[in-house]
This record gives sequence, structure tokens and C-alpha cells, in this order.
Amino acid sequence: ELNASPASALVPHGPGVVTPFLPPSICSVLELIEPEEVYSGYDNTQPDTTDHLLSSLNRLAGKQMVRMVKWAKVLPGFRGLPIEDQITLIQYSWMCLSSFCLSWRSYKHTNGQMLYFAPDLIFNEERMRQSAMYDLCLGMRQVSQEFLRLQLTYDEFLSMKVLLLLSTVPKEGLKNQAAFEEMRLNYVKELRRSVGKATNNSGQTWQRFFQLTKLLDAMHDLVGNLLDFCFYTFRESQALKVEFPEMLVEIISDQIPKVESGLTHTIYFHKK
Ligand SMILES: Cc1noc(COc2cccc(F)c2F)c1-c1ccc(CNS(=O)(=O)C2(C)CC2)cc1
Repeated sequence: ELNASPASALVPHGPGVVTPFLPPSICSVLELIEPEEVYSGYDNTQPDTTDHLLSSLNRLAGKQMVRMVKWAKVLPGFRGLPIEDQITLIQYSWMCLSSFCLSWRSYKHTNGQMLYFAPDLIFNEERMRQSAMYDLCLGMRQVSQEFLRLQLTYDEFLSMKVLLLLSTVPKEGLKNQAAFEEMRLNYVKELRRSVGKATNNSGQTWQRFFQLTKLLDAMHDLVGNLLDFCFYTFRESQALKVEFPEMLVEIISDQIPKVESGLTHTIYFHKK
């Protein structure tokens, strides 16, 4: 239990004064390790053509992936998993994590009105249409509007994000399934704690926990459609003139066969 404060760990503070040493809470570590916002480097002097928008999104996604891997490596509990399981979990959940962070930025910066991919790449309705992903963009904007309706807190967002990293696994199980399940349970408890804080542990706590876990389940359906679009664009990238950075090429080419041969399993909180 990462949060328990061992009574014995009292730090003497000069003669007679003892200040209890409390390990940092999980939520304070999650806040500390959260990556900074990334700029896309979008060239606004160029026209908003579909290939220019999508290639810029891909360049941005590649930069985000570098920070996502660094984040996972310092995520409490993640280092304790076998390296193969770490790679599998990131490979299976990168689109889900990227979309969830997009929804949070869109909620925080535009109140869910636009898609805030980056400070220099914000999608209004016109760009959503131009991107050839209008419906996907609308779906993502709905998630950020749900954050607004719920007034999602930062700590709830951070623990939900870790649960998304731990929600898509190989059908035949991970190398160390037990270690994974223990880590996942710790973050379900962490989400429960964050929800308790957000509701002042009132009678609303369980209702809110239900709503947030429903929202996590809904993310997977939206991201499934995004992945279909991603795999299509990736396969037709030459014809569509959409560039993919090396980081994405590696992840997507590894992920396509596994997803398309049904080797992945998504863990839902609620039955369909
Ligand atoms: C960056 C970034 N910030 O959030 C997201 C995920 O969310 C969405 C991405 C696109 C449309 C949406 F409506 C989303 F909600 C990304 C992101 C960008 C590109 C790729 C891979 N490229 S791709 O083939 O999927 C594509 C999109 C270029 C066509 C993967 C993630």
C-alpha cells in the first residue's frame, strides 16, 4: 500500500521534537510527474489542408509519446512490472491516453468548445471538418464537455489516466498478471480517494465514482474508432501524403496485427 505511513518512520527534528515523516501521497507524485504541454510546431502560414493538419497531429503525437514513455517509467508501481508488460501496456493504450489528455486540455483551456491539441494547434469546427475526422473530433469534444459537466478535478483526471494505461491487456494475459492486478487495484483505490476528496466524502461519492468509471468505459469505444482511422491513414499514408514520425511507425506497425487478430482485451468497469 503506497500510501500507508509507517508509524516507525518518525524523523527526529532536534531535541524532543519529532515530526512524522509521511511518504508523498500517490496523487502528489502523479501531479509531479505529469508531462508539460507540448507545442506542435504547426506552420500557420500553410493552408489548413487535410494532409498538413494530420501530418502535424502525427508530429505532435510523436513528441507526446516520448513524454508518455518517460512518465510511465516514473509512475509508482509501473517499474515493478516486467519490461515486456510495460511495453505492451504503453503500446495498447497510447491512443487512449493521448485522447484522454486531449479532452482534459480542451476542457481546461476551452471549456470543451474546441479541441486543444497544443497551444499552437487548436481545432475549431472548421479545422475539425478539414481534418477528415469530424465525427471523431465531435466525440472527443463530447468527452471534454462531460469533464466540464462533472467539474472533473485534476486528481480524478490523473488517477483515471493511470487506469486507462492499465485497461488494455493481451487476451492471453501479461507476463506478471498478479503484479499488474495489484497495481491496477491500487489505482482504483486512488480514484476512489480522489472522488472522495471531490465530494467531501458525502453520499455523492459512490454516484460520482460510478459516473467516472462509466466515462472511462466510454473512452474505449471512441478510441476504437480512432484506432481504425489511424490504421487506415497509416496504411494509406503515401497516397494520402500524411507523414508519420518514426516513434509512431514503430508503435502502430507493432499494434496493428495484435489488434486486428483480436489479441487485445479491454477491461471495462461496467457490463455493456
Ligand atoms: C496529438 C494528439 N492529441 O490527441 C490525440 C488523440 O486524439 C485525437 C486525435 C485525432 C483526432 C481526434 F478527434 C482525437 F481525439 C492525438 C493524436 C494525433 C495523431 C495520432 C496518430 N495519427 S492518426 O492516424 O490517428 C491521425 C489522427 C492523424 C490521423 C494519435 C493521437
